[in-house]
Amino acid sequence: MPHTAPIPRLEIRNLTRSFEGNQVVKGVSLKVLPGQVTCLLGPSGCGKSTTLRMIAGVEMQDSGEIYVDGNLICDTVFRVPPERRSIGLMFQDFALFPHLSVAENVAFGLKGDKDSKRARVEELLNKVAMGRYIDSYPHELSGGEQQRVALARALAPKPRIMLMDEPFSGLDNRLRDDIRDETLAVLKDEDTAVLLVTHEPEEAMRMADEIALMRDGLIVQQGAPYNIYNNPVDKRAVAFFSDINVLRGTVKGALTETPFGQFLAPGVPDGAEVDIVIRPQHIRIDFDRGGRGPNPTPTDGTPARGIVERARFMGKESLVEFRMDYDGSILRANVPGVFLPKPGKPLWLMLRRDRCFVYPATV
Ligand SMILES: Nc1ncnc2c1ncn2[C@@H]1O[C@H](COP(=O)(O)OP(=O)(O)OP(=O)(O)O)[C@@H](O)[C@H]1O
Repeated sequence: MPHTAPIPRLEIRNLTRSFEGNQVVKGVSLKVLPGQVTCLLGPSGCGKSTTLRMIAGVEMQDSGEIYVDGNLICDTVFRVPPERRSIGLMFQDFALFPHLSVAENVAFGLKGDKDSKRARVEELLNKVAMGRYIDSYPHELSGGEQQRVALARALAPKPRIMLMDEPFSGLDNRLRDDIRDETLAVLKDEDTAVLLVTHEPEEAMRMADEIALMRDGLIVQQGAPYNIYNNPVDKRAVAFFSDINVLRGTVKGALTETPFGQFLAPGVPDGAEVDIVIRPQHIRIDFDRGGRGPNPTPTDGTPARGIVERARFMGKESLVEFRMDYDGSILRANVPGVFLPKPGKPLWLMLRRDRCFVYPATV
């Protein structure tokens, strides 16, 4: 039997869009599979919302195509209107109608007879744990409750796809985590494919089956959160998810020498510079033994000495800054729990070699 890939619930091919001669979406292609949550993740202004608005049909692309379940819904000559795309929308500022009750808000986009509409409204309000507010009005609800009703309203017509643009950013932290998790459960239960726009890596890691990392109008990397985090495409992709330390080295014979030992730089020509990038949580710390450090190991390489500049307790972890003996530069290490060495104390640092990334040097 030949293996056939599932038809994507949503597919966009080479979407572009310019505003006043400035191209903000530069050829974005993406697939969202049935039952999946895909996050379009990137810094402010990289073109995420514009991409979402083109899929919703409220913005027209300059070129490229959009497909739902394999059927073309929009290219530059053909265009299904937004209300017939089977796409639900949930935006941060997508307010409920203030003069309508919760039930009327959720029923707003529904077709059919009164009884079937009421049944669907009740089903959804129960799913989002808002059943007992069915006759309330939006101003009687908290922000989180309003968000739940907005989700029920967006899901009422059973959209094939849900587009969400920073839908949780108006909520405070603790509430946001709960609402995110509940929302995800309801969306999975309704079998709605989701494309969620966010600039927050934690939100994407928490919500996504698949992350599409966007930058300057292009998707630079796409994959499962684990892969994006552990095999970032470049230095900026590492830095988008966490603080980073960078060591620069020059390549000779596909190797670069650093104070922490040699690193492989396959395919990089002699004389070229590379950046060795490591996250603060992947630095190991060891004690000074009368001016000497621990022995080198294959997993952690060679130790290098640094002097504690400052140490701060951050809650789950401690952040320690070192001024390195070898060139006076600063390296930052995260240590789980409480570790607050005094400024001026010499300690030895090692880099977990399996967690170091080597990239051609960039500014
Ligand atoms: N209607 C418009 N007219 C002119 N410029 C626009 C328009 N819509 C968006 N832009 C510009 O396009 C660029 C991308 O905007 P977009 O909202 O898509 O980015 P984003 O990644 O969603 O950022 P944010 O998270 O800040 O909304 C920005 O520079 C923005 O100013």
